[in-house]
Amino acid sequence: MEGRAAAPGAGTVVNALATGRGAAFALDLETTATVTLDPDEEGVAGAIDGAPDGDTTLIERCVERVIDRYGAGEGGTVETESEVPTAAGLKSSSAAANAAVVATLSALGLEVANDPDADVTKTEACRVGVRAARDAGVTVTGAFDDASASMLGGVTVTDNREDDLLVSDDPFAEHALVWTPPERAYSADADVTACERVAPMAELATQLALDGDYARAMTVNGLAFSAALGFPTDPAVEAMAECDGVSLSGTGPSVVAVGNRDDLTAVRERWDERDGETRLTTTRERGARVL
Ligand SMILES: Nc1ncnc2c1ncn2[C@@H]1O[C@H](COP(=O)(O)OP(=O)(O)OP(=O)(O)O)[C@@H](O)[C@H]1O
Ligand SMILES: O=C(O)C1=C[C@@H](O)[C@@H](O)[C@H](O)C1
Repeated sequence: MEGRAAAPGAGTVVNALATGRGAAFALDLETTATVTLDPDEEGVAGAIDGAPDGDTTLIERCVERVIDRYGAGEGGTVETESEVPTAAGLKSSSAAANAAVVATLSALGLEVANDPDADVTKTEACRVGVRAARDAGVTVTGAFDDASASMLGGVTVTDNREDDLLVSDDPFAEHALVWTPPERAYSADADVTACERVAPMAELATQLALDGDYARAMTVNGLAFSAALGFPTDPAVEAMAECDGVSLSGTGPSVVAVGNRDDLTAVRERWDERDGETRLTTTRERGARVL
């Protein structure tokens, strides 16, 4: 029994660490998971391609949780390959969890679709990965905002306190520019108290997102959370006049801008002078998929 699936990373519209409500949008950077199941095996062994010492707890918990709920006690293996840098604010954990959950469901012969008549709906599959992320301790709120954007594609607004999907919408921009500095920031280590101090600005950004003004929501969010978490605001200031929206993504350190491709190309020349990597990519309408 084998299943393969891919899920995209995402960028932040609103960080949920201040209020529990958040919003995110899918980016065209993917993680792929391959799962093999055997009724005679016990336990699940994980591996991350290119990271022999990487922490595999999250993807193992995803497979175990799917088997507990939909399987018959199978054991097996799960391996990921990823274009999404880990702990960079681009939702590597959500992409890995969704890919592992969908690949396991596929190995069990179950159809996952954004359709109430499917064996498992995408939203329910996403909630399994969020529970696994809480088990693995890689998240503060469960990050249902990031996970739902990765699973469903487009942009989502959620209440992570209830794993409630408030809005699921088409992408609000076609092109995205991503700057990823060399350092890493694990979400589980983020200063939640500092984030809670910018709750009034997070509320404003959430209201803008609920009104469909996702790009301005991003910019308000980015200024507030860069200040709260101690990341520089100058990459956003350098981009603001030319792009539709720009924000610190997740708990950083990446910064993501959306807008017109020519304008983002001009911003890229400035961001290229910084340490780290810049990527000009696109947003994604399609979320997780079976391969
Ligand atoms: N390709 C992968 N395969 C398996 N596990 C992964 C993979 N990528 C990330 N993870 C897990 O997710 C953890 C990183 O989660 P974290 O939330 O800190 O990063 P992120 O999701 O990239 O950041 P953010 O939530 O700010 O966007 C890793 O320590 C690992 O446990
Ligand atoms: O760990 C978490 O709960 C989160 C981490 C970041 O990606 C945030 O952007 C997200 O809203 C919530």
